[in-house]
Amino acid sequence: MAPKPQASKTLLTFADVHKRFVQPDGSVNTAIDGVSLDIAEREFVALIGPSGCGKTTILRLANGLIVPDAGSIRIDGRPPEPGPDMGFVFQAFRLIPWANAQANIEFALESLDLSRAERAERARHYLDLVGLSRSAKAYPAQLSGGMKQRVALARALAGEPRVLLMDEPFASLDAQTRELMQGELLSIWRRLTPTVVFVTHSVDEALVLADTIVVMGAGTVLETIRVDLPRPRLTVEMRADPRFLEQRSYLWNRIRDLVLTDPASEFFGRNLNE
Ligand SMILES: Nc1ncnc2c1ncn2[C@@H]1O[C@H](COP(=O)(O)OP(=O)(O)OP(=O)(O)O)[C@@H](O)[C@H]1O
Repeated sequence: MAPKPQASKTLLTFADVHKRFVQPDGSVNTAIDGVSLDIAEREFVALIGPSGCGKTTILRLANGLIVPDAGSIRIDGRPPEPGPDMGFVFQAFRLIPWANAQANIEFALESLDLSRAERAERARHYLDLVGLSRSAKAYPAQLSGGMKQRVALARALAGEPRVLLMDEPFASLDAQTRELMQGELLSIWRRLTPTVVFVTHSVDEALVLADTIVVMGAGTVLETIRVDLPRPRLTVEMRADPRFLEQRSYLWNRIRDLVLTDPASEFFGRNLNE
């Protein structure tokens, strides 16, 4: 695999970060065990790895929801704090059920120094950006899964964050909607240029979206892979491109081996070729 080239200015840094959790039975679980990462401004990074390897914990550390036990995390040289500079998009949409799409976004902007009219205008703008201006008055229960996820994306973007943290945001969507959302996200990323850290279990998703794929295992970074495939990548031709197929098969095998050799995995020790 090609080494990661010198990127532009580093925005988000993890330096030898450790994070442990005490479980209800008193045992200690090391979720993050010495992670160092440098993420450049405007870079699109995908985190991939077996279940429980620490991907979500990395996102929660990155936006300051939790703090490391050791090591340091810096965004532009300062410790992270939850706030509008950080957009967070979850797999579960987490919309307020009794508020319509417009109001869901406006609520998220309340901590900003904006007038009511400016909040409303901003919410309209971002709903429009994700193609939902006609659904501004719809309540979450009246929206499809893809539409709800777009409201959640608009809500995260409306704070105009420098860093967009996304935790398997498209995992619950059907294949077509997922691909449309991937295209939507890439076009927004090109226009607004946030730094994106995107957790996924899908090798294909990581390859079509990311500049860099970070492979994690058991709370550590195992490998950082530069994706040098040309963009746009959401094309039929790309899926047949030998370079795409080579990286796909490399990553697929890497992650399958991690799952089969992880004693904590349900699939530990299985021979999938039988
Ligand atoms: N609040 C918590 N309390 C106790 N243990 C936790 C907590 N949060 C995470 N963990 C543990 O830390 C480890 C890493 O969890 P994390 O959610 O970061 O993994 P993940 O790679 O995102 O998993 P998945 O792919 O299944 O979402 C797991 O063993 C998990 O049980």
